[in-house]
Amino acid sequence: MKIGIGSDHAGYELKEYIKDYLKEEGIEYVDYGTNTIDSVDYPDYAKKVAEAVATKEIEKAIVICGTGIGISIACNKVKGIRCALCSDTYSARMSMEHNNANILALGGRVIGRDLAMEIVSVWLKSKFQGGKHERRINKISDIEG
Ligand SMILES: O=C(CO)[C@H](O)[C@H](O)[C@H](O)COP(=O)(O)O
Repeated sequence: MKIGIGSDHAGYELKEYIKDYLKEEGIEYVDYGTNTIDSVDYPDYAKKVAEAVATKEIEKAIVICGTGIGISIACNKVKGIRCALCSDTYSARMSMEHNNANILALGGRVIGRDLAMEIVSVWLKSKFQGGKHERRINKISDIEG
């Protein structure tokens, strides 16, 4: 599994922390930036990461901004992307089991490191259940046109 990771300045520190976890777990990742705490615009990083998922350069991704809201809204503008902003482990599991979310968004200024790591771990381990959920996500695709 190869995953992508990206953030703005407000998510940079959590991004680096999550990278350490991915390394420990032996999960291959591609870092789409940003690479400092200098102020940047989250849509630029959302676009890079979401397009990499949409074109299958990577299988899934994690994006982080201050709240996770801006970067998730931006990711969801890219066709084929189902980006879920999660602040708890139940939502993280459901976002994969029911929604087959291909991007997880986190708020670096909202949740602490330990909770973030639990959310990432649960999300990566969860599996899409298919069945009626497949029908529903196909209807999301229909809305995209
Ligand atoms: O888009 C956001 C709000 O939904 C993100 O939290 C951004 O990281 C935030 O707006 C950045 O704010 P800053 O004042 O430029 O640090």
